[in-house]
Amino acid sequence: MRKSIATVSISGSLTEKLDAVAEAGFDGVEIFENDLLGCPLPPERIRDRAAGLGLGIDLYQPFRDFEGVSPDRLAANLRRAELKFRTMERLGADTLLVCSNVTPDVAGDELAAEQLRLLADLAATHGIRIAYEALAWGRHVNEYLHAWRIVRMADHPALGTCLDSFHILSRGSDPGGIEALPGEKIFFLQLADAPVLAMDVLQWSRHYRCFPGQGGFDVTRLLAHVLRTGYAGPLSLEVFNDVFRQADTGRTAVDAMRSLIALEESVVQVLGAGSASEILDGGPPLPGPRPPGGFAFAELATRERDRLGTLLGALGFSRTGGHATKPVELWEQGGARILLNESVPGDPDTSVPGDPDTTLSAIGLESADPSASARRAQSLLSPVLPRDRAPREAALDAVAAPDGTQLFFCRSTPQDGADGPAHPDWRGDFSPAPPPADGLISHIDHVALSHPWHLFDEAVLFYRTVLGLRPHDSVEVADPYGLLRSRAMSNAAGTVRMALNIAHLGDGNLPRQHVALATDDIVAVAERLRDVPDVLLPIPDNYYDDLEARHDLGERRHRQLRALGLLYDTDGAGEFVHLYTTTVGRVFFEVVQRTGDYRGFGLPNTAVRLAAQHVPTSERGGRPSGPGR
Ligand SMILES: O=C(O)c1ccc(O)c(O)c1
Ligand SMILES: [Mg+2]
Repeated sequence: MRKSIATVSISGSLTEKLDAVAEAGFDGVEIFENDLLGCPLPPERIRDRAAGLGLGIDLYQPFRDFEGVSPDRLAANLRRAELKFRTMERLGADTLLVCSNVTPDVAGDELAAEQLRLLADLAATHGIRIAYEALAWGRHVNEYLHAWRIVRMADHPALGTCLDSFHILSRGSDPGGIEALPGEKIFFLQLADAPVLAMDVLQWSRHYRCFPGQGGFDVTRLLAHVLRTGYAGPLSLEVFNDVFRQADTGRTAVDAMRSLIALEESVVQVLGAGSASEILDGGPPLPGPRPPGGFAFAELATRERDRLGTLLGALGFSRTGGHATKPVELWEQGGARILLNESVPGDPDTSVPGDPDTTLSAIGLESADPSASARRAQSLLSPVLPRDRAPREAALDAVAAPDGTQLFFCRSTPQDGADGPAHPDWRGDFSPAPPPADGLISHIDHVALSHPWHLFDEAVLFYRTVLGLRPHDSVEVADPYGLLRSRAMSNAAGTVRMALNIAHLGDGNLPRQHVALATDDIVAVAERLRDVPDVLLPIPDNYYDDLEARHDLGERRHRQLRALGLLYDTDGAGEFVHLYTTTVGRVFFEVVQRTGDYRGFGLPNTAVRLAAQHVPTSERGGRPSGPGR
């Protein structure tokens, strides 16, 4: 379908917005009045510029506080409308959005219908149509079905309604009622998502809207209802968001387009394949979602190879190979694989202030068909990374995640072609070394990435659409020098879990990244680490006093957790016992043991971990102490 976006959704001047929107592949724009008023170009030049970029001006908006007014006001409003119609003719825009009146003293439906009919009459003389929208905070009209009743009462061919998913879903209205509307009377459709928040609806709308797939609304279902009416106009994003207003224009436009591409895909699934060709305009569907099956590896770019080697050795890893052509080592234990890459990339776009000596630079994801996974990522506008390969090296299909982490789609199983096209095992690039002794660690449980605050919503949408991961609730944790916001994403099987963090931290505190390793015997891991200096992150005794107050695990178990520096959580379905290592560069390791059906990440312990990570080494009290405590 035709894809549009309101200029209010992205940052920049009007011309910068038009350029970015065209570049991202949109067909049209809604011009928000403020963007026109601040633009030095006359409307004709804006029209030509948009046309030159292949963009239509699908809507001009908003026209406010028109209907249900006194005769005096009506005369003034019609005069105002006449002048706007002339501007729209110069712009080449043929639809005006009129939003429901928010001023006091608005009268009832008959008067509103009668006045909107007069407005539509006037609009028609200019070849313009009026799309009447119920604002969720409209004085008299704030429900979409109410706006529709007034449109029906006015009964004018140049008057229809504009549906806006935010106004409908924020009020908890049933979008199923949309199917009672004739599609040709829906003149425009605006789409926005939002996080589920309990707050004043106007503030919520003006500051927190986000692109579909980034929030908590079921925009797909709403769109399915709209399409069943026969609506064939644009899908237009209208997102008021404090972050997007100041983020990079082009990047936000691409994020917006990714959202619409994924929304089309999900609505095709709801409506059934029959509608797919109409919705997709005969264009090829996306290569299907292919949730990764697990972590193939985590790669650390490092100048601290020796420190990491010691740490990995203490954790039970052994070096099992060196890359044939690059300064990269493979360390393995069970199904957990860590690459240490000493060719630290000096990419100025992704490098972090302070230039840490160790970062989590890449993640390998198991895919039954790595090339198809990469094609899907590319169709969803992810930057595909060039791989400078030596002959005979396995093709690694890689894309850049929003925080710059490289994601490799790969296969770690010997190829028999049974569950996907043949694809060489990436491990073939490493010189053979003795296989790892089976240790206590079995695989990578999760990885935690740190995002700049303005890329967080983009990251959620990226992992949801490109990798097919499901977002968990967003949580906030106190850090002694700020606040950590975190959202976990996982596949249904729980074999790929990621924690996306944004750190609001004071200067000089680099956001950390970590790799969590799974074990079936956390006590044995802790006992081994306890004897190695500077490996375990000490946990304050006060934590254990509180743990004892919160959970009655028996004296013996409490004593053991305290002595070994282990942290504990339960969610009713199972238990989670874990420990953290000290940090190298930006990176630390966690070792976790999940029992039962525990799905979380030890959230109640995160604040203690964050505080413990800030304690200078000189002040660490030697916890955990030696054996016997
Ligand atoms: O917040 C507003 O005023 C506003 C204006 C126009 C719209 O289409 C809308 O949904 C909200
Ligand atoms: Mg709107």
